[in-house]
Amino acid sequence: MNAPLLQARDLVKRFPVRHGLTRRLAGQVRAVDGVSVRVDAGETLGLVGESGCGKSTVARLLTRLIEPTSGTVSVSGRELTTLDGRLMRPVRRDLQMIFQDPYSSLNPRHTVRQILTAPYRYQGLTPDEPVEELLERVGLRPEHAARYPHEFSGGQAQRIGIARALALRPRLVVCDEPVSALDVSVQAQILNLLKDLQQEYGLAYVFIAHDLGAVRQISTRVAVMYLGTVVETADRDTLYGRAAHPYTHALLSAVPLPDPDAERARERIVLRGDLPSPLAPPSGCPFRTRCPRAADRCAAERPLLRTIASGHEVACHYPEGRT
Ligand SMILES: Nc1ncnc2c1ncn2[C@@H]1O[C@H](COP(=O)(O)OP(=O)(O)OP(=O)(O)O)[C@@H](O)[C@H]1O
Repeated sequence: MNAPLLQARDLVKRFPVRHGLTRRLAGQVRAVDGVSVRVDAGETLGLVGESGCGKSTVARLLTRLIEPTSGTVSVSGRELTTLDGRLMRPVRRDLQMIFQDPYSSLNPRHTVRQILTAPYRYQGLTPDEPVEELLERVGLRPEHAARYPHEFSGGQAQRIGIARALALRPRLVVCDEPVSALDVSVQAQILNLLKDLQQEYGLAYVFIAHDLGAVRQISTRVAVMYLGTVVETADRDTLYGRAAHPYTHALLSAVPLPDPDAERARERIVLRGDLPSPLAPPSGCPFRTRCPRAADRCAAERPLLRTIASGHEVACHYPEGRT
């Protein structure tokens, strides 16, 4: 079998937390606490979880914007930590990122032309496609090349972010909540654009979102994160039809249903309490303090991700539908 396009194993990222004038080390935030994910060529892995669970940190680790505390990332079977700067360059071309806030991720003093040619300059390459063509591919007009980011709406600015990510013809684009900051009407347009570009270029995506609604339309597989760990992963239909982790059930119960009667009749699972601090996560299962099914074992023993059906993994001692 071919190596997956991207494979992350046991990624851990801790950030030191310092206090006071002396910058005394007060502890460590376990932002990512042992995440393993695989992405195959041409597919979309949805990565979902509430704010603060470590999604953006995973995105930055996968694209090597930050270094992991431990763990590995391989692209087409080549482990990135073993590559020196020269060999990293072509890998960087293959891995690009789209950010949540299109304005803050675009240099306000640069024209769109400068923004879209910057990736080539970093790589020491000359553009192989005119900026005007790249703009047309993302639904903008050639004359937009001379304008500055503030002259665009949020949706248009995100199209520029997408064009920049595509300029070097990557194989994988990590999209970190690319539609969360946009109006609902614009969100669907951007999702459709991402889907069209995926077809056209044979791209793979890691698509990050905080709810399961947006991810459903675009993902082939979904991984659900909670407090720095992946608690469930399955292909899309299995996840939406036969979720096994109580946290996934809670997230699913918050996705609005298109049928108003079904929407009124369905039961919403309201999780008690807040997300625990990643400075001091609970013992055992990280979800147990909010879990309706928690038992003594859950405080004593951390459940590891295990396969319960082909392609369906869950980290829970008492998964739904199996007790
Ligand atoms: N540079 C940093 N220094 C210290 N703590 C950090 C740093 N970056 C992230 N964290 C902490 O790590 C945890 C995970 O953050 P992260 O941004 O990855 O979560 P997220 O799921 O993407 O949240 P959001 O959806 O709000 O962006 C949070 O508790 C956050 O405060």
